[in-house]
Amino acid sequence: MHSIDMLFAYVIGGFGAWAAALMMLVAVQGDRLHRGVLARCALGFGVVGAGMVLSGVVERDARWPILTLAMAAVVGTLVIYRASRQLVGAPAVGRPRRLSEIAALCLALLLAWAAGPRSFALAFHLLCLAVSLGITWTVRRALVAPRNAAEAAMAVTLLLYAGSWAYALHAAVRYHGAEHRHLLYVEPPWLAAYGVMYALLPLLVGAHVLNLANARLDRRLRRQASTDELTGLLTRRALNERAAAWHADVLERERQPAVLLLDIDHFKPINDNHGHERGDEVLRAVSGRLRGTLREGTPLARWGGEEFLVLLDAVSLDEAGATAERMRAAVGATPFAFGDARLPVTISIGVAPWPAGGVFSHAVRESDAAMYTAKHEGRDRVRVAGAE
Ligand SMILES: Nc1nc2c(ncn2[C@@H]2O[C@H](COP(=O)(O)OP(=O)(O)OP(=O)(O)O)[C@@H](O)[C@H]2O)c(=O)[nH]1
Repeated sequence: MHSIDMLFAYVIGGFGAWAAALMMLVAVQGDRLHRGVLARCALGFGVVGAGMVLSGVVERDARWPILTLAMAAVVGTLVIYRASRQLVGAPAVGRPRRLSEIAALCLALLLAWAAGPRSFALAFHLLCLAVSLGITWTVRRALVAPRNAAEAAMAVTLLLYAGSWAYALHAAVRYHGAEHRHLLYVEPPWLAAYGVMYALLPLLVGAHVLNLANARLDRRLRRQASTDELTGLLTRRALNERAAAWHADVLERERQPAVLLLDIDHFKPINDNHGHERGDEVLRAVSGRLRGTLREGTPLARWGGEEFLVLLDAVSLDEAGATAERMRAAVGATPFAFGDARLPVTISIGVAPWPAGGVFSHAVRESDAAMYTAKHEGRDRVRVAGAE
């Protein structure tokens, strides 16, 4: 959930639900409540809720989710505030003033955004703190004796945020006087229904928002666990997990499952002479060439530092050997170009069958032994286990 913690998500997840509960009241209260005004309030809450959901779904870097939420909070709150002003009969805020307020807020957020994710999160949280203090002060004052329509409208907005429509109306009525007191009356069954929705919907929506966030986190963790960060190939763990199902499928299609273990020759000198970063580039480039020789979907993993493992589905062990030969040639035939430098790289490959009833780790050990034979025989070659 990035810098937005779970509890925050949970509480904000309730806003949309509170708006829904409020709309239900509007629907049954008819023109006793100002439909247009409350519809606008619901729209404002909808914007804030959508921002919240989006901030949970969008994932690009740490600043996007919080910016989405901040913008939605600003726009949504402005919509609600305007509606609240209408509710208490205050004249609409002039466009230039409103625009300059929005611009100042956006500018502050953009400056914090430009300074980096941490300062942005800090700025946003400070903003939230300031708003909380403002809420406490304005509501206290407006409930006791609002000085003007704007203050009453602010109290209504803030109380709506707290989900308490009755108190919001109370604040409105205090400003308007006794002739609006009937607004506070709601038929008891609807009040009970409102209470139930008020209590349950935030739970449901909040749980949904949390589920969305958790599902995304789960997907990201799975992706990270199964993809090697440097090369984009499968990780050893991911290949181990897939091996048994792959084996059963290949045998069912009456093909020969084979295991290929590939190791880059003299990789240490590449690191030592050209630096670790160049070594990483070589690993990526070799991975790309290996991938290019294989059919889409053939499991290819980074098995260790400069070792790769392929699960090959072939007609025979000879054909698996021929594929290994193509992979060796694909890597060794042309030197890798890095700027002006040309770096020849070769690989040694061991091939072993993985027969029906055989154990994966045994096939891997056999291909490993065959690969070491290839190394001892001078490298840049393919050796098939059991072949002379
Ligand atoms: N750049 C880079 N180097 C790595 C990485 N993982 C392992 N290595 C290096 O790979 C080298 C492997 O060296 P050795 O196992 O001695 O083998 P070699 O030099 O390739 O020699 P042979 O395998 O015998 O041909 C070590 O120097 C490791 O530090 C990596 O992710 N990036």
